Amino acid sequence: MKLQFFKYQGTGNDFVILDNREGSFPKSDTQLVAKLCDRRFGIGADGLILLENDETTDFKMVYYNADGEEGSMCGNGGRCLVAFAHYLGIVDKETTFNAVDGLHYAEVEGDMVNLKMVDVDQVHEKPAYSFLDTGSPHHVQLVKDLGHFDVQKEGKKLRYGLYGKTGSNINFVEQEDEETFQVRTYERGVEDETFSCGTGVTAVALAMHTAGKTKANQVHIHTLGGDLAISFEQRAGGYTNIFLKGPAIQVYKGEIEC
Ligand SMILES: N[C@H](CCC[C@H](N)C(=O)O)C(=O)O
Repeated sequence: MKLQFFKYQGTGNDFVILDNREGSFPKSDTQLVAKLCDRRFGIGADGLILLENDETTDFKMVYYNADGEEGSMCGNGGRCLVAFAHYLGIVDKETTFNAVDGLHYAEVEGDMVNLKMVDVDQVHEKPAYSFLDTGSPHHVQLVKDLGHFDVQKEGKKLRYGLYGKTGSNINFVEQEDEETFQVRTYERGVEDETFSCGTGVTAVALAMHTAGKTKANQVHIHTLGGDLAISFEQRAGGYTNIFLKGPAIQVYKGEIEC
């Protein structure tokens, strides 16, 4: 079988994207997805995304982690898929699409995609960390000297130790100023540090706001792969109108025999 694929990246979080509007991709072939995402034996990516037809919106997003299992929401992947839909001519400057966590609205402006995330109803605050769901589960923890922090080792420990089999994505944070933070993320399903995580930095912005570390309603985040901006409104117990904005870039397209 020959597969036409596209490679995208959003602040260094990279994805194989396939146009599956005709429905020919073998969706339950976990090994195939894992192989396509493998950096030595395949194309190489943090995840794989299918663009599919949807009955009520412009398109449907189906997201798999690099391990081949279907994941929860992926913010950077969602932004890349919007850029892909724009490239295909399915959407113009604005779109609404369906993903695993529900409806998403997004705007395209050149290389930038501004993606509306699901509302967050609860931020669980513990003395040493916060936990919240921004479409995917996220642990958010402030650390010192993030540049030298062992994200892989500490992330793995928490991902399995604190959250068991289901696990969580683990974000380590250092504050730069009133509205700017640096973030490094250990991603569940990749089981490694990635260069950026969209739902992760969204979780960081909201957790830092809840903890009183920032009063800003727009927070800037530096990741290993680039900069993202998160804007939001607070409402009783949670947050609404949450937007994640940053670049979403097509890297190349190709064909693979599999
Ligand atoms: N990289 C993604 C998160 C993927 C979530 C996935 N690792 C899971 O928990 O299933 C993002 O930009 O939001």
